[in-house]
Amino acid sequence: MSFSDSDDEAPPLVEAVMDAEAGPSRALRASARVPLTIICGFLGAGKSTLLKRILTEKHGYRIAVIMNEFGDTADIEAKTINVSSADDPSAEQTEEFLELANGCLCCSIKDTGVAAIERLMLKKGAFDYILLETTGLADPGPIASMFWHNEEYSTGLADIVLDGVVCVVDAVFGQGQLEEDHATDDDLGLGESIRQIAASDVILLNKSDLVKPETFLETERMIRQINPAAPIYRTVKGEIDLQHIIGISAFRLPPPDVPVADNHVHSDDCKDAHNHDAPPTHYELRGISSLQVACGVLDQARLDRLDEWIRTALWENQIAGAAQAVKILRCKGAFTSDTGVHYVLQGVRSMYEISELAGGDSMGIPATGKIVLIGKGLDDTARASLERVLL
Ligand SMILES: Nc1nc2c(ncn2[C@@H]2O[C@H](COP(=O)(O)OP(=O)(O)OP(=O)(O)O)[C@@H](O)[C@H]2O)c(=O)[nH]1
Repeated sequence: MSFSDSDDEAPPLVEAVMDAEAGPSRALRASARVPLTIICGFLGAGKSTLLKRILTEKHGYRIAVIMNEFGDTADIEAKTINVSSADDPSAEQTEEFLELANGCLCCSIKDTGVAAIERLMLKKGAFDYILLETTGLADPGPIASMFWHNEEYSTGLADIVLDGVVCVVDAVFGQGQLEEDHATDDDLGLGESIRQIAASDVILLNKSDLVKPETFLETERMIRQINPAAPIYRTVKGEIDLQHIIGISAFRLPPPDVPVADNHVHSDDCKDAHNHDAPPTHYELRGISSLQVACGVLDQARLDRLDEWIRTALWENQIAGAAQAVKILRCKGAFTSDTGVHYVLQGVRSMYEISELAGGDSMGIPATGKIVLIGKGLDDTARASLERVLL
C-alpha cells in the first residue's frame, strides 16, 4: 500500500510485507502480475536499437515490447496476430502484434494509453514481461506513477507490476542535451532530458564506441548530479546483459549502492587521479538537485519523524526550517529499525511507500541506511533538516 496526498489520513509507517524471493528469475516466476519496465531516453539515443536487439536475440525471455512503431524491425520473421476487441472495433487499426521467433511479442501501438495496454493484457499468458518504450519527449514520472499504483484500474492494467525505469542517454550528445535542456513544464521548470534522468532506476550511456573517456566522465558527472542513485552502464548499440535492466524490482528492493565518491563509473580506462574520499552529499544542475543522507539504526520516534518529514516535503512542498519550497520528483531509501526491521522507501512525485522487507530480500542491506531525494530546492538547509530528523 502507498501514501499519496489524496489520502485523508496518514496510514501507519509500516505498510507492506514483501515476499522473501529475490533476483530476476525468481521475481518473474513469483508473481502472477506481469512486470513492466519503462524505457525512456533522449531523441535518437538508441531506444529502438536496444529494443530491436531484445526482439532478435535468443535470451529465453518471452517479452512483450510495446513500441510506437515497428520501423525497420518489420522485416523480423514473424507471425502477425490480429487483436480486435468488441468494445473497440478500431483496435485493429491502432495496434499490431508480431509473435517473434525468439518468443518475444512485439506490439506496435500508436497510443500507449491505458486502453491500449489493457488490450495487450488480453494476450496475457503469451509473455512474461513487458517493455514499454516511451517517446523521446516523454516524462516517465507520471507514466511510472500510473503503473506503480494501478489498483483502481480494472483487471488488465492491475495485472501489471512496475519493475523499473531505464533511461538511454546518448554518450555523444547527452552532455549538450542536458546543458541545453529547456523547460517544457511550467510547474517544474525542467526539460525532458533532466526529468527522464531524475525518474530513472538504471541509465544506459549508449554509443560508447563514439566518445573519448573524458566525454564519458563529464556526461556521467552530469547524470550523477541529477540522479546519484541509478547505476550507469556504458553500452554500444544497446548491448547489455538483460538482468541489469529487467527483473530489477527497483520499486521493491533497496536502491543499489552506486559509487558516488568520484561522481563517475569506474572502469579500466579510468586511471586518472581523483578524490575517492568524502563523497559529496548535494548536487545541483539547472535548478534540480539531489540529496543523499546516510542514517544509522532508527528507533520508532525517528521512524515517525522521518515519515512526517517525507510527507510534508512531498505533499506540502515544505521542509522544516527551510524558507524555500521544495518539489520532489523521486525519492528512494533503505533503513533499519532498532527492532531489526529493514525498510525500503520509494517515491514518485507526491506518491510514496515505505515497505517492510522480509528475510530473503534483506540479505544485501548495508548496516548504514540512506535516503536519496531528487528534486528542486533540495539545498544544504534541506539536508540539515533531514539530518536533524534522523539524528
Ligand atoms: N555508433 C553507434 N550508433 C548507434 C548506437 N546505438 C544506436 N545507434 C544509431 O543511432 C541512431 C538512432 O538510434 P535509435 O535506436 O533509432 O534511437 P531512438 O532513441 O530510438 O530514436 P528516437 O525514437 O528518434 O528518439 C541509429 O542510426 C542507430 O543505428 C551505438 O551504440 N553506436
